Amino acid sequence: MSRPTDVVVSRVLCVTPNPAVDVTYRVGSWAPGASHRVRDVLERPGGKGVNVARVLRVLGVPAVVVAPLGGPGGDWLAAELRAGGHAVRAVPVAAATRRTVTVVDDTGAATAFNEPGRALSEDEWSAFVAAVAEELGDAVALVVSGSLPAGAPSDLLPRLVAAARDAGVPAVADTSGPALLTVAGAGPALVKPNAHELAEALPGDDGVSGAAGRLLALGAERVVVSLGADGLLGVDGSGGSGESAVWRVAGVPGVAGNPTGAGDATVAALVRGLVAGTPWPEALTDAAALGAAAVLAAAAGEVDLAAYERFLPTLHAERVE
Ligand SMILES: O=P(O)(O)OC[C@@]1(O)O[C@H](CO)[C@@H](O)[C@@H]1O
Repeated sequence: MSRPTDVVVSRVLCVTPNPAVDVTYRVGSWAPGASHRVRDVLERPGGKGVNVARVLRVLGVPAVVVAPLGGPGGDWLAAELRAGGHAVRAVPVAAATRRTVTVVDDTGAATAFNEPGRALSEDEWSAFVAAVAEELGDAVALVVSGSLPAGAPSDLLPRLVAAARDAGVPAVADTSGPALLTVAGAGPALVKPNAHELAEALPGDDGVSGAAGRLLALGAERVVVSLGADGLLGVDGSGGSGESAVWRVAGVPGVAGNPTGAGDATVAALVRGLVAGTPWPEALTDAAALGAAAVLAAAAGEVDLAAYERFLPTLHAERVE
């Protein structure tokens, strides 16, 4: 199988409207209502777009993180990313950057508590959109990933997708809630919800492929639904006579670890494939292999590259509808 690893690309813009200091607590076991001693604490720059940039860097694809950052956490996040060699366009804001806490126990179960993120002012959002528009001049793709903080303008993501279109740059979005529907309506090249996010945003009894088809009908050109241990589903409009085509890549059997950030690795692979013009079934397979390899890495934004190399030849995309 040909792989998109040798392709030289310019920068991918990894826009993170709601960045976070990701805190991972390792404990033996835990229970609600009890008090626990944390065995060790891991802090990483986080937020989904930040993780996408970190995975792209591991893959050798240049990326720049654009994020509103405030308070000591925001300063730390930018400094940490820069120390790791990442390009960062920080938009200074008054509100302190949020934290997320993931508790990982000895069974490997990961329980996440994501703070909502503090509100930004109207001027701060305008500065954020202007920064993205400016950085688009130098970009080959736009990725917008993660939740939006409370009070974010409802047209924020459509504005970013429209700015990307004006710059001739494909847009990929990974978000949840009502923002998933509004961003799909803006016509991005690809959206990547997970199955839970999809069911929450588009409840119904037409299954994962049916709900993904509704995101296509809203305007997304392609939809990839990550299914955790069960792999992923890719849907586009190439089925002929206006019908959608549904592809499935099964999960890698027996992969256990920390799934936080696996979806971000999947997005990183998909955007790399999009930029490189990788055929859709191969791009889906690549994304499933990298997502599974992320589960074996200690923290979100990291991947086990040796596992990725092992997994890739074992997977294939199958047309199921
Ligand atoms: O609250 P959101 O924006 O939906 O997700 C945030 C987050 O949980 O997602 C990443 C894993 O995908 C973590 O690094 C990060 O903090």
